[in-house]
Amino acid sequence: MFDKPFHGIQAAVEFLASPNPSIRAARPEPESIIHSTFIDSCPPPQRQDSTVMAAHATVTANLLASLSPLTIGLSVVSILLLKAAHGLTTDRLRHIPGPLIARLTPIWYWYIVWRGIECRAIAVLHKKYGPVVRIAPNEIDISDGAAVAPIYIDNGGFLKHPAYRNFDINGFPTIFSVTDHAHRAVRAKAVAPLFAQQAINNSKPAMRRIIDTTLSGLERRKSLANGKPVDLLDLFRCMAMDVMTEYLVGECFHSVGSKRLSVAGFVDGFVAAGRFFYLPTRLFTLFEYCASRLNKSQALITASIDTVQSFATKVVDDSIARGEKATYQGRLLKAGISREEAIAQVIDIMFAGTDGMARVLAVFCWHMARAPEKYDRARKEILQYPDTDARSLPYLSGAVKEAARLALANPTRLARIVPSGGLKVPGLPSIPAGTSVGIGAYALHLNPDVFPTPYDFLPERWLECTPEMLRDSFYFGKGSRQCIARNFASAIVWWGAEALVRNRVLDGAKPVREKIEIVEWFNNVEEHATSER
Ligand code: HEM
Repeated sequence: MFDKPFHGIQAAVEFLASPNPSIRAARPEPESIIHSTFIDSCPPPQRQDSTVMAAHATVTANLLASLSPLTIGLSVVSILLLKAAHGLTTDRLRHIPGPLIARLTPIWYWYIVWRGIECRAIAVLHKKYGPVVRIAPNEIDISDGAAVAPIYIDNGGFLKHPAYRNFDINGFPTIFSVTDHAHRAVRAKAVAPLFAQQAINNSKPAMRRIIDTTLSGLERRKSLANGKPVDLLDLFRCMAMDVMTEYLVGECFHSVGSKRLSVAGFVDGFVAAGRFFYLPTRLFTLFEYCASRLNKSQALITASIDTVQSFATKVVDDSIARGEKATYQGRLLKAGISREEAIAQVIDIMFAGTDGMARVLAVFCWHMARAPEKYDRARKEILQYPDTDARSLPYLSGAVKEAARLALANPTRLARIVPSGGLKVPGLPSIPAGTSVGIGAYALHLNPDVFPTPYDFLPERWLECTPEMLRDSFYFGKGSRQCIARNFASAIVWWGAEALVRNRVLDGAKPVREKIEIVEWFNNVEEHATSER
């Protein structure tokens, strides 16, 4: 059981200190399918009466006392070797190439995830072993875009990996973390009208006001910085929080231009949970707890989390009091979702909606600042077609898509479980049911066969877009579990990019760093992605 960092850190403490059954009981258990795949193989412990157990304990203690350390050591090594040999001989994935260690244990994989080098390490394996590689006993990574449709799109796509449940909030599976499609469908259907194009287009004047306030905020930061770097990522996170709360929950968070909150603590706390993504839930909880104890910024993160929790609670309670049914939380409540779960779902989008948009805009600025001729070309196009929506301007659109491709907001594989019938992609080895498979944006977006000179920022490549480029544009994921807010997020990023260029905000800007280096967690991390003076 895990409750996400902002609440989860506290919940983990409570849980470790006192195993209160009510904390565990709060969490619904919708995933019968996953459980039958993964847990049924371990039969539930049998009830034993206390006398028998005490006798067992005595016999075990006597036995251990009679053994020398050498005997114990040899026994442990022998058991491990036997286990490895058994694993190798009964290995149903032995036809999938990969390093030997990946066949024996997931520990090395957990290690590269924790180090934030998952994508680079797996890219090396793909170079050596081909487009399908074994990265852990039951985990496979694929780098070929031909597998996107079979895994994510066809027949509704495969179920999410159980590790997503590590991102539950306050004990509730969220629209993002839940693995069971039916459980998700009720919630997703309730909020779907908010993500329709028409509704988003109607919000344009309100969203433009927040974008304009952000640009004024940037001017203020620039003058206060007095020639020193300005952190655009932080500014765009604030903007993203404001547009998202204004549009979806009906109350602007007022993060831009106020001292009320730097959302950084909340977002950073959530992002950092990605370093333990694939750990089994109990280990995840323990590691998260330990990491929080060691983190020097924990006080800031906790304060930021508490602010977000209070905000989510307030908007849900206001909706209940007013009987309001139009907002994200109002629609969930109307669909019969409890107050507590509605709060968790609001917190979920406050994170999900914040980092991705900010990262794409920050990367857009970084590349535009490095390429004045592209910046000028985008500006000319905007001025030439003043009444055209930014999303219909071809060159600007190319620049935004390049930013989204290179931002790699979610660079790692989006893991799914192969259903009965297995995964069969022409030209690739077939993969049996129950295996975890996934493709990551890192592999697709940087594939030189689809995006020649993939590290270059080339808006013009989108003017002659190939079907493979569309197939492999993975910034929002694909299929039924792709980003629920992709229309809204796109509108904001396009409108934001247009306003930045139109208002010449980047005139004279220089990136502080030569390279954008990311920590490859589920949500990437890169401090000070771009700065300006
Ligand atoms: C540019 C900005 C954004 C990017 C790059 C992005 C990226 C993604 C990706 C890659 C996924 C799929 C995850 C997976 O399959 O494992 C996803 C799912 C999701 N996103 Fe976004 N996102 C963005 C903005 C937003 C916003 C503004 C919201 C606010 C509501 C949001 C809410 C969600 C939710 C709720 C899901 C889960 C959908 C599901 O599983 O059914 N995202 N996003």
